[in-house]
Amino acid sequence: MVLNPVISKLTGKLVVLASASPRRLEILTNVGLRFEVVPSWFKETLDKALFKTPQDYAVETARQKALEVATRMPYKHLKTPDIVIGADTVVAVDGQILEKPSDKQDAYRMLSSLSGKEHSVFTGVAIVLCQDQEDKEVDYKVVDFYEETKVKFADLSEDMLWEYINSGEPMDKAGGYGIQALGGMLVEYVHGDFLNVVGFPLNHFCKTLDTIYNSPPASPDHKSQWEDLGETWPLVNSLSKCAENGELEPSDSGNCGASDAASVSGASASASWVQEQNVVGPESALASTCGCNREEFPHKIVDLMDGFKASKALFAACKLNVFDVLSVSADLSPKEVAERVKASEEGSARLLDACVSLGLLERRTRDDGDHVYSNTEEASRFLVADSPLSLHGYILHCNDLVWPLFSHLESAVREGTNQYERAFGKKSEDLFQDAYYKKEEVKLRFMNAMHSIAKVSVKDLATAFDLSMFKTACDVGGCTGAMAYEFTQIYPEMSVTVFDLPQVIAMSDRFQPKDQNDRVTFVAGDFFKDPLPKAELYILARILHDWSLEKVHQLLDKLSKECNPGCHVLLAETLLDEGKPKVSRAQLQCLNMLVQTEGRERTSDHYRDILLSSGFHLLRVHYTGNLLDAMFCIKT
Ligand SMILES: C[S@@+](CC[C@H](N)C(=O)[O-])C[C@H]1O[C@@H](n2cnc3c(N)ncnc32)[C@H](O)[C@@H]1O
Repeated sequence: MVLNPVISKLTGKLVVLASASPRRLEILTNVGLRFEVVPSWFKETLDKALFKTPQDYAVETARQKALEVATRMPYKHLKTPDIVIGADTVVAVDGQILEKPSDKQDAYRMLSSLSGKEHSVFTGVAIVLCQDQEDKEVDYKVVDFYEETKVKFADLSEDMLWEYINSGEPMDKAGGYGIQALGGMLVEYVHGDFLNVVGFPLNHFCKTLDTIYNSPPASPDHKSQWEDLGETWPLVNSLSKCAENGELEPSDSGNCGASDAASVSGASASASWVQEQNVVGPESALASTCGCNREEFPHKIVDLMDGFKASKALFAACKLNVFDVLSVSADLSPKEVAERVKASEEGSARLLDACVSLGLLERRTRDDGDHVYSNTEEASRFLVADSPLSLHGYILHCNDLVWPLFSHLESAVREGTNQYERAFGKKSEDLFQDAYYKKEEVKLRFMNAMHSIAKVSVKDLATAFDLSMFKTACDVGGCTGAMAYEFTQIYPEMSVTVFDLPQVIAMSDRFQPKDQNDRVTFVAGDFFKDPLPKAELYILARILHDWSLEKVHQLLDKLSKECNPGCHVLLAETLLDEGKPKVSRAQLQCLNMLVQTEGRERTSDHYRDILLSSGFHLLRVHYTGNLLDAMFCIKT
């Protein structure tokens, strides 16, 4: 097995780790694997008594975790992963399976049962291989295995046990210890793979990948529509034969002969798919000449083609207050929803079902056979208009302003300018005065949008760096004060002045939180013309991206003149840096700035240069993973 080529086989594939364990994440990141983390919702509640061995239990739990994520992603995340990796680690001693302790007493019970004895650590791993099918159903194959490592603990005194328990380390770890940290001091010896005890048997995992991707095709003259998959699926082919011969049980963690080979089993009627791979039929012969075969079907492109329909379904449901109606009474039929939102029953029924398919609503069948609909947890939190973290305001802004502008994207690309004139019949010389603030209702909608998006993104921004040394801050272009309030909540010593245009400050009253404090104050002015309030820290969130380079320099030069050396600036923008998480979101946001503004999103390197020329030094960059990245700067 050559390590790097094994990992590099996964390049370009959507690999998902169905585990939130930071230890597994670190082990896989360290070998250069690029993957997304989608923690499994599968509860570790399988009845242990039903399993012959602890390893069977660990493997089945790993399978269920991985399958839960693999089956959730296509409809919740609207994308099908190529591979989902699930893992479950258990400790076994005296025929007992030990998982994570529920409290300190449980940790004590576990650790004292390990004292002075050898025990086994089993990690079950499941690799789910996902395959989009022609009929839009996804097929799943599971390759699973386990690894056992023997560990011996020293005799542990009561003092030692309690000191370790009180360190807090045992609580989220199988068997109540972490070998890679303080728990390592309890261990006399380890026989086997150390990383398996940490939580992930890397070596066995790589060998299994190697077997999946690098073993020679099962039959050299196997030529069919599956030819392209010959390299990818040989293990599936050969092991499916084992299954056909009755040598493998589903979820059997043993194997077909060799002692450390992985087992494979299909989920959701996948056996037929496994068998189909060996069929050479007229249909497959035709596939290469007429149209594309099922493997070539461009799912990603078709999903993108449908993307606007999904967005518009969300926008329409928000605009019609579907989520608000369902937050007042759950379990409503299409007729009941239609009456409440004043829409047709037929149209409402279709919209409700579309929202179910997008993971925004839940549907169940009543005793009388009718379908009824309720909000998902996520919809209750983020789509109901008066929920504290509602995105309703931003979604209406997207529907009423961004959507019409985006429909002229090709003109924006040709001309390199915003599309107000085409979309709304008016040219916008000054974005705020001519577009956002021309009419009261549009201004309110814009402020609502800024308010809602600020609330979901500000916490990560405010905690990106330790800002506790600042007693005074000025949120330049701080709009409704949503960010300012959050900063004062997180930093109880900090006072924040919100500086914004007079027509915005005049309406800021409407957005004040119930628990408002007197450390947030509002000052009206124009940041290009008027002096800024004095502060130790200036916050500029989503300000620079609105403006041309010339205006950005103008604003930063002015700020630089008004503040003293040592003064800090916190910039929040959506950075275009390659390699950061969700860079496509930033790229799309940059198109958004093209159709809407005279500005653009930029890279942190670009900001570094811009800042330098105005006398600021970019100290640190933090990718929050949400909408706004953070840059911490100082006036030199
Ligand atoms: C994109 S919004 C960002 C709001 C807020 N910082 C946030 O991130 O949620 C830009 C803000 O800059 C304000 N703004 C625009 N031009 C301004 C000017 N010349 N002087 C003061 N504020 C201005 C707008 O009113 C608006 O509140």
